Amino acid sequence: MVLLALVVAYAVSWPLLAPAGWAATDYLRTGLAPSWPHLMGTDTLGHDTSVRVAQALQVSLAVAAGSAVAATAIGVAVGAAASAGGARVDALLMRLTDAVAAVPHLLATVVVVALFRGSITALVLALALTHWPPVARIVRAETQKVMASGYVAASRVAGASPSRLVRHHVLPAVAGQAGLAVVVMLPHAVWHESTLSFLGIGLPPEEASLGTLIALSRADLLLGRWWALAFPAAALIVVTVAVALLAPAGRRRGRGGRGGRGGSALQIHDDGEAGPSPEAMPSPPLPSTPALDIVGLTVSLPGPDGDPARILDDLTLRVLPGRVLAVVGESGAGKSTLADACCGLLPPGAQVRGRVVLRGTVGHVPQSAAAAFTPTRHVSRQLAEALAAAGRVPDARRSVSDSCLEVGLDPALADRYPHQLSGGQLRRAAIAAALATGPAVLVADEPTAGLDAGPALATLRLLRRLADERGLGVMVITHDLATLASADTADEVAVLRLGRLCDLGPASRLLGDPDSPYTRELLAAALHTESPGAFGYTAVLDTAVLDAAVVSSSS
Ligand SMILES: Nc1ncnc2c1ncn2[C@@H]1O[C@H](COP(=O)(O)OP(=O)(O)OP(=O)(O)O)[C@@H](O)[C@H]1O
Repeated sequence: MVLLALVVAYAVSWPLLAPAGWAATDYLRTGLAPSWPHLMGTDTLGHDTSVRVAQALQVSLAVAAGSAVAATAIGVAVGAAASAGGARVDALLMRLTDAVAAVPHLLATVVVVALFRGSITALVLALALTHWPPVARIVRAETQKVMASGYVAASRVAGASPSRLVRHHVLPAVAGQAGLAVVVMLPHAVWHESTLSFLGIGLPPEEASLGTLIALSRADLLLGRWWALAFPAAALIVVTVAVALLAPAGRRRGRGGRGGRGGSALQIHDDGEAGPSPEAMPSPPLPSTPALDIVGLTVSLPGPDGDPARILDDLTLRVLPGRVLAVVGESGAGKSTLADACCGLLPPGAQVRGRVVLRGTVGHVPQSAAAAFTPTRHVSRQLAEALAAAGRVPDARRSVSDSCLEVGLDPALADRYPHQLSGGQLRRAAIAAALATGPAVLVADEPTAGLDAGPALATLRLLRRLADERGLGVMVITHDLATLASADTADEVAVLRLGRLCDLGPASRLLGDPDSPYTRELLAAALHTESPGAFGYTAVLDTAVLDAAVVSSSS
């Protein structure tokens, strides 16, 4: 950075500070070797070389910066359009990108520049039009990665509009990459411009770019005037190194996306299919009316061979307000797919039959609580955004604090980055974010995953309390039957097997003395597991004491 600043300062100030006559033709001082006061000597027309090199640097840097920025702008536009425009637009733009990338840069630039000889604008455009494909590919990949991330999914469920997603998640992530692209392309563009000017098809000699000075030095070399080549060439190397040294800083800035996180809210659809509705706000559901009604839900996802594989098969379930439904089953049974279907988060290509009817909004606590938060911003900021998305911002600071307290998280901890919280604290923060929009239903996907017995029990009991106090309908997805049984917080349990509902009933029966042989087997396997948090251990713990311990340890 310092080196580049020195180069730019020299290029800009030296032509102004040097004696006025040094830039003019003077046949009395032609071809002077480096000496005092002409430290870089003079050229065949008597110009001082140090002034000519400074002027050349101005032109070369301007052309390089212009073409790097223009190429990056084209690349960002094409990459963003490809990832946002659907499969056809994507295919079309990516083929175009491949085609442009396949054309030899120098050849294409030579053709364009030859058509508009001596035009700086044509040179900038020629460089830009041949150098945008790598940027487009990077931006497309980055946009797709950000859009598929957990925190964008959470924001989408919270009702964030597409433009908000672009502003808060995509643009910050792409901005880093775009800045990096400009930095990486700058030295490349400097060399390209110099090459074209050296070949005599870039800038005219009077523009004094580094390329033209090097080209003009050929005649001087025959007369032994080495300085005519040495100083412009040295300037070219120094400016390349100075710009290249910027790249690591740019690369650091380009890493990782930024963005906010909404809580979770989906839609009020009294009539059928689930679909995002940002403005939807919860209306208190009638106790007898299910907050979440799943009717004949069948979901197929593309299998490894591309053919749809049935993941959920004709599932009918309901969650009443103030009730906790636990959905259990082996790994791969389809539990997370069910959670995603309820929250409108099924992946592209999913085929859905049946209905998911929400009478209110839905809050989603994802399986990985860390994935619910963008990693580069404080949790409190993201909670405030989730509250703002729901229009609950009279006093954002206090609302964030209240949200934390409601889930037993010390508000001071929210002023940390997500990675600075423990698993249990982050889970509580994720629940707070999911509650921010005032949902009628909370879908918690494996809320005890990765937690020790104490925090796991405390989390389940927190969900129970929310159901009781808020009248929330809660769907807890878990394969941790032991903790579920010992927590004694579920009203009903649904057992999934290979995407089908194989058992459903009151928790007391299903977790105590189930009729179904499969549920018995599942329960027996869970109770005899030797993993930490197994039933035999957690059953003897006093969960009220654990709750208190976890809340106080989070402070
Ligand atoms: N995006 C996807 N595309 C295709 N198949 C998928 C996709 N996500 C999950 N599946 C498949 O769907 C099935 C159910 O997966 P799901 O994650 O819903 O199970 P789960 O019961 O939640 O498992 P676990 O307890 O291990 O999280 C699995 O066979 C999985 O391979």
